[in-house]
Amino acid sequence: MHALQARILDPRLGQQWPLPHYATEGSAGMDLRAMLDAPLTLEPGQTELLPTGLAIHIADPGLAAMILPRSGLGHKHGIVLGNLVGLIDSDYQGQLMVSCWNRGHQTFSIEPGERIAQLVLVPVLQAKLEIVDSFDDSQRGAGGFGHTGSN
Ligand SMILES: O=c1ccn([C@H]2C[C@H](O)[C@@H](COP(=O)(O)OP(=O)(O)OP(=O)(O)O)O2)c(=O)[nH]1
Ligand SMILES: [Mg+2]
Repeated sequence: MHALQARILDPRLGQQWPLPHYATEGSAGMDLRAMLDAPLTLEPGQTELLPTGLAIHIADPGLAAMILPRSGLGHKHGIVLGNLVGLIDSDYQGQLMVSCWNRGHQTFSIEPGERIAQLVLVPVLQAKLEIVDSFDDSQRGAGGFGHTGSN
């Protein structure tokens, strides 16, 4: 298991609520919690940036973290991310923030400590652009956006 430096910025995390962790041996993500003082009502269409009480320093430019929606919240209640996906740079040391968007049609209340999103550590390959005049031929060429047909 990879070691990831983390700082607890809200003392309730790890005391009142468990630290982010993998729920099962095979889990890809660890859930992030909303460090709220009171329930937060999200009206349909409303977006709020919520603190997680946690900072991480990935340090290795060959890694990044992604914040992704939880499927249950997204599918059943329309609670997804205002930025669709959060990308955490390896040199970011600030608090992990979750942009919560109620894309549904019902008001939704987020409770203090509720698991609102998940954090996934992923490999990254940084590339240096090598500018060329033309590319070697490929089977697809510049075709895209449905170029291969619909079935
Ligand atoms: O859901 C998110 C997305 C980003 N971040 C933090 C970590 C990330 O490293 C930093 C910058 O994110 P990004 O590069 O996506 O945002 P930007 O709008 O390009 O800001 P910047 O100019 O600071 O790079 O913000 C979060 O805490 N949560
Ligand atoms: Mg950026």
